[in-house]
Amino acid sequence: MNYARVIVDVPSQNTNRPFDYQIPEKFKGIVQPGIRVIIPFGPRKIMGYVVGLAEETTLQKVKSITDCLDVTPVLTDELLELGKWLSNYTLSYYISCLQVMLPQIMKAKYRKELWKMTDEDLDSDLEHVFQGRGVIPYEEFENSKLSYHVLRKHIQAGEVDVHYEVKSRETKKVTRIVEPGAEEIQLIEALEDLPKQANKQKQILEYFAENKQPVPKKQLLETLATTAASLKPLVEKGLVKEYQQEVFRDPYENRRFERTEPFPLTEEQSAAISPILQTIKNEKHDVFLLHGVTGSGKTEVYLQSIQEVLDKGQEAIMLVPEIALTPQMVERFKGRFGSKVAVLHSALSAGEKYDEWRKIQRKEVQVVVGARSAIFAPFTNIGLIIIDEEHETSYKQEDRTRYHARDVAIERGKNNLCPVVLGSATPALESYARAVKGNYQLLSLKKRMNEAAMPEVELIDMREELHAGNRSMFSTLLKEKLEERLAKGEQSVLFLNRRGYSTFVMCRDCGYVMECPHCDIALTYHRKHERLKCHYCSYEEPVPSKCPECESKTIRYFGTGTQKVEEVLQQLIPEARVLRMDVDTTRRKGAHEKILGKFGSKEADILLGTQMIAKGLDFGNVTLVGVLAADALLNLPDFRSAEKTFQLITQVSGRAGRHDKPGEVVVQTYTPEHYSIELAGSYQYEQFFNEEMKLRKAFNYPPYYFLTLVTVSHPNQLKVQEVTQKIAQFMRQKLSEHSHVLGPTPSALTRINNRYRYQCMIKYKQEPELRKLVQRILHYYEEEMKQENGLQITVDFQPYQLM
Ligand SMILES: Nc1ncnc2c1ncn2[C@@H]1O[C@H](COP(=O)(O)OP(=O)(O)OP(=O)(O)O)[C@@H](O)[C@H]1O
Ligand SMILES: [Zn+2]
Ligand SMILES: [Zn+2]
Repeated sequence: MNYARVIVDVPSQNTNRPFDYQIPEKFKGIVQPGIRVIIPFGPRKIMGYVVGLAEETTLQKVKSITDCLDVTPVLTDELLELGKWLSNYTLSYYISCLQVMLPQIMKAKYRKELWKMTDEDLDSDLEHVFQGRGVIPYEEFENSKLSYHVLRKHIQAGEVDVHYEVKSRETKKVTRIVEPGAEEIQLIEALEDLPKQANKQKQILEYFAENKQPVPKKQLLETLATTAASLKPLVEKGLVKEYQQEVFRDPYENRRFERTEPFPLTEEQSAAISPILQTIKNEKHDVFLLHGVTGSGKTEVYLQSIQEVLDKGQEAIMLVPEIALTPQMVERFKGRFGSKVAVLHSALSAGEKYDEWRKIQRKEVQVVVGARSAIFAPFTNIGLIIIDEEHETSYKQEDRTRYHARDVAIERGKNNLCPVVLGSATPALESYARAVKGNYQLLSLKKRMNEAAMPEVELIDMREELHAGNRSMFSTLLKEKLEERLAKGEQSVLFLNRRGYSTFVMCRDCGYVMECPHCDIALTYHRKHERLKCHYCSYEEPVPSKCPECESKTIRYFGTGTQKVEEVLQQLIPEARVLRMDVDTTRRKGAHEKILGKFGSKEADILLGTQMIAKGLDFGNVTLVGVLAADALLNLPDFRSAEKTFQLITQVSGRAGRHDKPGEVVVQTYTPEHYSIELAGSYQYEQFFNEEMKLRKAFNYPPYYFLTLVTVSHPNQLKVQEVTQKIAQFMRQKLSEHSHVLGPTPSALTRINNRYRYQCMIKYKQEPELRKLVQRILHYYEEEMKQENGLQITVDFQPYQLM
């Protein structure tokens, strides 16, 4: 092929289609769809993705590819197609959709080097370029005018590696390995031939006569307390072989995972897994919704389904919400599938992520467990995709390419002819509605493992507590129950809903609230260093000693943060050992594991935390769960607030009484009569679903209607109003009469970072032309949107953040 079709790394409307580039002779056979290339574009050289090849081009003047960044494709044919679909479905540029599928580090700036990976001689011309060095800048090869084919042969044999030095950070890590270079008998013969004083050399030979495995050079020298000087003559004689090998940074390398065997499934589990296994066997696409109460053994169903896929020689993707938060989940997967598992999540360093991703690309693993973006794992023979806790909103990416991992999973399931399993104790309303309609197959697990009962839930009306004279944030009952657990040596989990409950600073005299000068939002109080911070633009200032408005000194902070709760708790029950788990205590790498490890080994009585403790915890000794402010979420301006409240209470309650000891839950609320709280307290998912569906129908919300949110922002408020108004008018004109266009209205957060934000919301059942219309709007404003700090228009076809 003579030409490559390249998507260039310039996000804009007219680069959504590929440009043709000539393939220079030296890259023929290397340039193929899915590799990254460097190409001239205008005056610059930039990166691009090859998406196709062609014998001919219709262009008059065609430039040539400058360089190839890859020898093997980094995007499979399926992912290239998926990118097109993603681009169309989110209305993002094709290039952004391709970028979103790869680890961050691959988009960075780089310096290209050649690394020699063998001690054998290369072809003599190439050997000459290396001049005995292990690493050379790539330019030295280019300057040598050697044929690229010579290099390519060595690259494919693994003897030379192209290495990208990213901003002086290594992307690949190598180590030197030594192993026996001859048969045992020859080593023993050689031993006898060695001069008497060559003690160290003898030791090395004896070692290798016994151990035939390759060993890191450093480790060998340490074990035998010797130096490279003793090793060298043996290498020269060919008795020992030495070479470089790439090592993958393994974030779990110092952890041992206890091997686990599959449990014999319960009757319920068997009934749920059998249609999944059948679909895997038949290589059909189907979507299953596994609705199983907390602790009903969903994870075991996932594990055994994946086993079936592995036995067939296929691959599996398992998504979990922000996996870093559930080390117990990683443990279960590593324990069952060992080194077949790659783990991808946001707490890994860029290098670690890249290494895990390469294991997938090289087919060294067959299972990936990861957060949202793991849905783009470059497997080519996928047999199953699972999304655990499918209702979690973290599966939706909220910036740039606004995709929902559930939609991508289903698209990949179609491409790969494999089942997709969505699992949850509290399915998203949208998903459950589809299951009821028959679009998804509904599978249920209604009973907990070991006949364990769902924990008893006690709803406490905090207004009554107040009337009874208790002004504390702990109800009398919760305090009693905490003390009871302490006496019995059992553990408790306390959950504080931080979202919607930040700590703000207010003047008690005039009611003035300290706000960010750049955003329309109250500043949050941080006890450390006594400072006020903006969570949107990171502005901060010291806590004032008097009110900026009325100069009163009665300025103080309100709201309930985890720190505050911890303080109060310590006063209330001084003998309790409390562990706090929130954003502040888990910033450092491995902090989650540490806290959970401590709690698991009973070094604390109470685990106090935010959202991050709601999911996945499985500790047998936890018999009490307390929810401090159940209605905090209800007050958010979001049509999903009741659904979120129901999900959260159910999930948190699910942490108690999971093994042999029965559990109890205390939920503190100001609105115990609210249907989401009442029904969560009695575990009535179906009833909640029915209630909530009535409201969604009455107010034209999903799943009855689709939503599209258009948000406009600009430093000038008048400008924002004007543009949003124009967009709303245009939509009203063009859309059918069955659709509703709401707005323009100021967004709930009207100003962030000195930019004003207005929005309009479109509710519709069917608008086949909607994307085309939005595209026209974006096209119309394209020039203005290119200006720095200029107009911004974002369109979200499945909005979750309505702020
Ligand atoms: N068939 C089985 N026999 C015995 N024990 C089992 C079986 N299946 C699961 N378990 C155990 O029961 C407990 C609960 O199961 P699991 O964690 O899989 O439930 P889950 O539905 O995924 O829970 P959640 O959604 O609440 O996190 C675990 O400790 C698990 O090891
Ligand atoms: Zn004041
Ligand atoms: Zn701010």
